Amino acid sequence: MSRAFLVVMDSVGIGGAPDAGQFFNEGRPDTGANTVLHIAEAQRLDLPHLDRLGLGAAIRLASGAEAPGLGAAPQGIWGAATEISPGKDTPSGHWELAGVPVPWDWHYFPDRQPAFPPEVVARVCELAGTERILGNRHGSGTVMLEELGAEHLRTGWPICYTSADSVFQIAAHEEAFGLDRLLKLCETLAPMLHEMRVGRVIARPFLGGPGGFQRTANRRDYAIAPPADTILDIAAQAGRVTHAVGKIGDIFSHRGITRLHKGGSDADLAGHLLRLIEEAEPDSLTFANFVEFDSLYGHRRDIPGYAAHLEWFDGIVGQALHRLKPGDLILFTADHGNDPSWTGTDHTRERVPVLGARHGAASQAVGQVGFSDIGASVAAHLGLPAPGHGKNFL
Ligand SMILES: O=P(O)(O)O[C@H]1O[C@H](CO)[C@@H](O)[C@H]1O
Ligand SMILES: [Mn+2]
Ligand SMILES: [Mn+2]
Repeated sequence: MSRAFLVVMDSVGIGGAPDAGQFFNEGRPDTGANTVLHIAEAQRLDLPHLDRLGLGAAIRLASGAEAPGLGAAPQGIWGAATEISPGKDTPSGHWELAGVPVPWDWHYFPDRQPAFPPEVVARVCELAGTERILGNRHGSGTVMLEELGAEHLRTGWPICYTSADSVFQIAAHEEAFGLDRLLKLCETLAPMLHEMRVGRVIARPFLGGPGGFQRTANRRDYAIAPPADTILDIAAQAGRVTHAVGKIGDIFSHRGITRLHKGGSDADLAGHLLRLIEEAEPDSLTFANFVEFDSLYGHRRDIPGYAAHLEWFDGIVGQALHRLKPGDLILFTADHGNDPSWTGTDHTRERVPVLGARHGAASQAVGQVGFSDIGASVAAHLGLPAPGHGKNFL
């Protein structure tokens, strides 16, 4: 029996992307952005399990930098992966990790006001049954609520905003506007935006009142379907069980997924992952995404919060490694960076770590690889046909 666990630490980048200069935060190129390095430089980071697998060595390989407190002799499968897709967003990163680089240019909304074309605004108003929308610009979701939440409660108009990603986001109050109404609005609007090559329509429900608005766990992403078969499709077509933990289902437009394991927090998702390592079927694939590095700390430019979450997750890594069974492969990686020390509030273009273990196997340096080599290696480990891109590095 062989099982594979592919775990994405959302936004845990390690710098060094060769094309970082083509990606921006508030007009500043991402050249030099390095999520883990800059956290380690700002404060002490205690990551014994990730570092023992090879995190410090991977940072050195990706960017040439020495991260303070990291850099143990690697004992795991370790390397650094470079993305080729023309986007530093979550679907681009995940699809390429799953063997399908993005073959098109995403549509991004311009960073001006109004950001959205009149026909999109008209469609939102028609579907929502409102006279107007609020926002219509780039912004950080929590700031949008502080600035427009009260007006939303007064007018009932949905708050529409975007970012450096190819996204159309709608924030609305779960009770005043209605959660079902918001989800229906996003779902019905999505085909129009997918047609424009906008990657995702994202529902951003929140609760509370002025001065105390809180986003809830009922976020939903309506993403374009991947343009070719990913390792999830390939595994499902071969009759394998595929477990999607966290937002993996949404990211892959629910293709190739047998079982969904969702939760309100990364702590819930860690519970799912550890249980699946105990219980997942022989020859199954588990694909997990831990989003809070990105959503709670990276976009919020919160260095201490990001550091604490890394240290918490390091403990989960230790427990996961301890539970591996003969034939198991586990790989920890990321989908892009989100350097909390950087300008702006958007993702940063970075290389990502490849860190993992095979039950009972020795350390293995895989060197510089591509995102899609990770998918190809997972497929090879499971004895499945290779996806269209990538080479097995194991
Ligand atoms: O600022 P919030 O609403 O968290 O939005 C962030 O989350 C979006 C999707 O993950 C990104 O495009 C970024 O804009
Ligand atoms: Mn992401
Ligand atoms: Mn993000």
